[in-house]
Amino acid sequence: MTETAQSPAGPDAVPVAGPAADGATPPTEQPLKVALLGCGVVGSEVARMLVDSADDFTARIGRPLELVGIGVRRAGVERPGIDSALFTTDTEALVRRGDVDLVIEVIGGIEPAKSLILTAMEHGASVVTANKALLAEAGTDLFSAAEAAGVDLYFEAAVAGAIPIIRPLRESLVGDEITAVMGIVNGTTNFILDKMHGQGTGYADALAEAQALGYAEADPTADVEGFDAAAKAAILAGLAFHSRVRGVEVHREGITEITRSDIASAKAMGCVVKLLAICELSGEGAEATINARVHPAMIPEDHPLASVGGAYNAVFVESKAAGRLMFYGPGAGGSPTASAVLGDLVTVARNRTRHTRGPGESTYAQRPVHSIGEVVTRYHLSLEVDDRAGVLAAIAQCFAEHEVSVQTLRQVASPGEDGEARLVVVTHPAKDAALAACVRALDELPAVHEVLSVMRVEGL
Ligand SMILES: NC(=O)c1ccc[n+]([C@@H]2O[C@H](COP(=O)([O-])OP(=O)(O)OC[C@H]3O[C@@H](n4cnc5c(N)ncnc54)[C@H](O)[C@@H]3O)[C@@H](O)[C@H]2O)c1
Ligand SMILES: N[C@@H](CCO)C(=O)O
Ligand code: NA
Repeated sequence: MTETAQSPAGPDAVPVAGPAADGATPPTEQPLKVALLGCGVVGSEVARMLVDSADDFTARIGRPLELVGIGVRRAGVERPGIDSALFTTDTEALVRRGDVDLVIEVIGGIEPAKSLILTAMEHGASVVTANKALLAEAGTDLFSAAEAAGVDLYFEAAVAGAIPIIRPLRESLVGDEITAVMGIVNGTTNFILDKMHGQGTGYADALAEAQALGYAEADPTADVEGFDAAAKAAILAGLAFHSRVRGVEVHREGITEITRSDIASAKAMGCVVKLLAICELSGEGAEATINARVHPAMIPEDHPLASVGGAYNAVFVESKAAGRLMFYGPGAGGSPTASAVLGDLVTVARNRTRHTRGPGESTYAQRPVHSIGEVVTRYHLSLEVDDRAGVLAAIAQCFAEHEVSVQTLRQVASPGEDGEARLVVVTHPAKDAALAACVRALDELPAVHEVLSVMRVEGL
């Protein structure tokens, strides 16, 4: 931690920069003015780190940063370690000042975040945001506004928190051809599934523990129903395949229906259940289309993503020249997310100091996103059926009629009534549409009491 110098910029500015660190060139230019929008979990950590590491930022950028205001919803609330003189509820005025160089948006949600970012850009500020929901819904509007205003838009924190994944896709791997991105990009759901697998906890108890530890929000819908992961998948697919992909185009299934029995079935197959975000190219060359989906899946215990425990995230990237790469680390939390935000802030500050800009949106390939019905995966099904002669044949016939090839079929002890049996079926790769039609037909067979679960199997 370093001491900060007095502000040269008047009462509404806090100096976040002091003299350059020993051995570094002292700054010769005026400070870059920074406005922070939002002072919650991420914003408060960003504000503290801006002050604590001010001298290092000055040395790394070659100019001091000066925090000139923090937009908040309620100004009267004390935030430890943050100068309350900076708080303003007039966020609109903050982004309209005209002298702000860099705006950090960590309010979240669509509005007012979107309008504030657009106004900030119109007034000449480069923007750093952690807002995956906004990028997945209106990324193109933001990129167009950044282009028109000649400013930067950076968003490393929007996907997988502290893990560098946006910059690798946008810059480091831009000379290669990415064919697939598969990841665990939601820490809350990974924590819940890990608890269910490791300690046999039921879904409701695991969720309550995630909430008690502060991973899951009071309203956990965005996490457990897969909306958060789908927004991240849209961002990853767009970057990987140089196309526009919106959150609503990503097929989404959450984890609320996962039962102890699903976890036990996965274990019996040597698998674990993970909520995966999968972005793949199907087909070759100009004809290739994008498949982007978020759903729970069984993956083998020796798959690199299987060992990602607790609230950690990991993203697996496959590209033609580099092969397979894996990025792993903390995907959430105030200080890890602030690390990504501040990495972006230093980068856009350097760009501004050198009168240059980082990359804009790359959507030249314009690949369409195809429907989930076309996606080919293996499936694990579990069925409660009559335990009598001829039932297996009827079920096998149903799979055959729908062109779904069965890899294994097991009968396991049924916890139900006498005369009932539980069947566990694993298929060869099949189209989602074919499998869905097969499941509907199975449901109508008199011998099938219930289709208990249907889950995709990946990475076999
Ligand atoms: N928390 C994480 O682990 C994490 C990780 C990666 C990305 N993100 C993203 O970072 C952003 C912020 O997340 P967070 O966890 O800090 O949320 P948060 O709810 O803790 O903080 C948001 C803050 O914005 C304030 N706010 C709301 N409306 C406002 C307005 N109109 N003007 C000014 N302030 C307003 C809220 O009062 C709150 O203090 C979101 O986009 C989120 O998706 C969060
Ligand atoms: N709620 C998210 C963190 C923000 O991206 C998670 O649980 O991973
Ligand atoms: Na990241």
